[in-house]
Amino acid sequence: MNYYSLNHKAPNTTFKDAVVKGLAPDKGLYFPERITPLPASFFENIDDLCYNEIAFEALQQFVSPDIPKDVLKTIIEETLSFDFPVVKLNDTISTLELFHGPTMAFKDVGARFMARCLGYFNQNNTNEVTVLVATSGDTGGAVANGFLGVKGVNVVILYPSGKVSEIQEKQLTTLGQNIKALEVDGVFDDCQDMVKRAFLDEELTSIMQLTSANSINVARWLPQLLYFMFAYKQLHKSHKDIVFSVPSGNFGNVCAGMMAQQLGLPIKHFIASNNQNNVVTNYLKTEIYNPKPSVQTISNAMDVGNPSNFIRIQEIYNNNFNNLKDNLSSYSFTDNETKVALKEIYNNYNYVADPHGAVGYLGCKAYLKSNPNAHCVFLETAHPTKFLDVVEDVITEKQPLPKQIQSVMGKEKVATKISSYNHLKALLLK
Ligand SMILES: Cc1ncc(COP(=O)(O)O)c(C=O)c1O
Ligand SMILES: N[C@@H](CCOP(=O)(O)O)C(=O)O
Repeated sequence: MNYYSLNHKAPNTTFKDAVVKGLAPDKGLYFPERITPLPASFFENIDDLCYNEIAFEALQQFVSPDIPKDVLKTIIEETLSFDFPVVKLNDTISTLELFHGPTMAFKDVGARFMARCLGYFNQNNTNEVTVLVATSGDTGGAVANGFLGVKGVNVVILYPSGKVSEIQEKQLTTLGQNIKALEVDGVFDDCQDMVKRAFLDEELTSIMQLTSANSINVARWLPQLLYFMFAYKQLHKSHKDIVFSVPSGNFGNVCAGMMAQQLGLPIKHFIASNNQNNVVTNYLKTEIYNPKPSVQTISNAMDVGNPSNFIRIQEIYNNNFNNLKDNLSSYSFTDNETKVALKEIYNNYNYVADPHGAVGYLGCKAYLKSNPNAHCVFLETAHPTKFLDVVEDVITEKQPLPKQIQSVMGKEKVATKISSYNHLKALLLK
């Protein structure tokens, strides 16, 4: 599969090149040249396929011929080594738990998949690759874990100082080896802007190979489409009109769901559930796209003021506003509403959600008011104990810590504070 830049000012390129570059030379996000729907029989017989087989069929076209079939099978097997269960709350609402991986966030799948692709491309290469990542909380930990010890790859993670949870910070600052954490005096969008600026800085790119492990990288982004297929496999017998409510920040995940839909997955509708960082909610109301500096919320991983992937979403729906509105609704909720939802989910269903999942739950409730026959699945994108202060405070119950969280608790944070792009550049050049 070849990929083109959504800025249309760079040559089309291969999967390998798109992964190694991260962003196109014209600063555009890469997008596949073609999306060939899977045969109807794939969806009719999905019960006979295991997750690895589903993943192989769904991803093959996007990575071929750069990743041979047998290598893809191994990458998938190593990536999907945990479960993706759907938990039913009531007749109209379920949740898809995406937090059973090593860092207990949905980013684990994309990070592990991309690390293995890059490892494969790099196996005979003596040149090192530097992976730059901006994180509002979870990408950093997942990428640190996924890329730890990968030969020929150095990872540099930028995170906004004081704006990630204590456990998220431990996950991204304590691993050492080939992982370096930079604590940025700013918000997530400042981190993301610095990363994008580095890609365009010829002084840097002439002497080092830079790539991104944010969802702008196709190898980090595309495997996320599998979640929607795994949920469908679990629900399609009991429910017809399946709708996904996706807690959204950089909009990579909901956009991956739309790719699954393009492959033929029968999804009735998407809901982008937002906190107060609501540029897309406002766009769907006004048709005016107005990125804003992000504001801090209790669902911190969604504190994104200028979502990178919105341009891919517009591409999927041919830049047609009405087409987009037919497929996507968006609602935005306050921290107070999120806390009330956390309590409601706990009291009514004896289920402990995390603040991001709670925003997704609120999106389901809002949508179901006018679409009572749908079955709405909200994505539980991170484990509740990653946000211990908020969750224990709201449900007034102590939570047992899973082993993945316990393993980072006592470790010492190592991070370098930076306050400007020049500072980042100086560190990269060192
Ligand atoms: C826990 C959690 N929920 C939701 C999101 C938002 O996902 P996306 O950026 O793909 O919209 C993120 C970060 O990306 C996250 O870490
Ligand atoms: N919410 C993310 C922000 C970056 O998103 P990505 O999917 O583009 O990596 C985070 O937790 O860091």
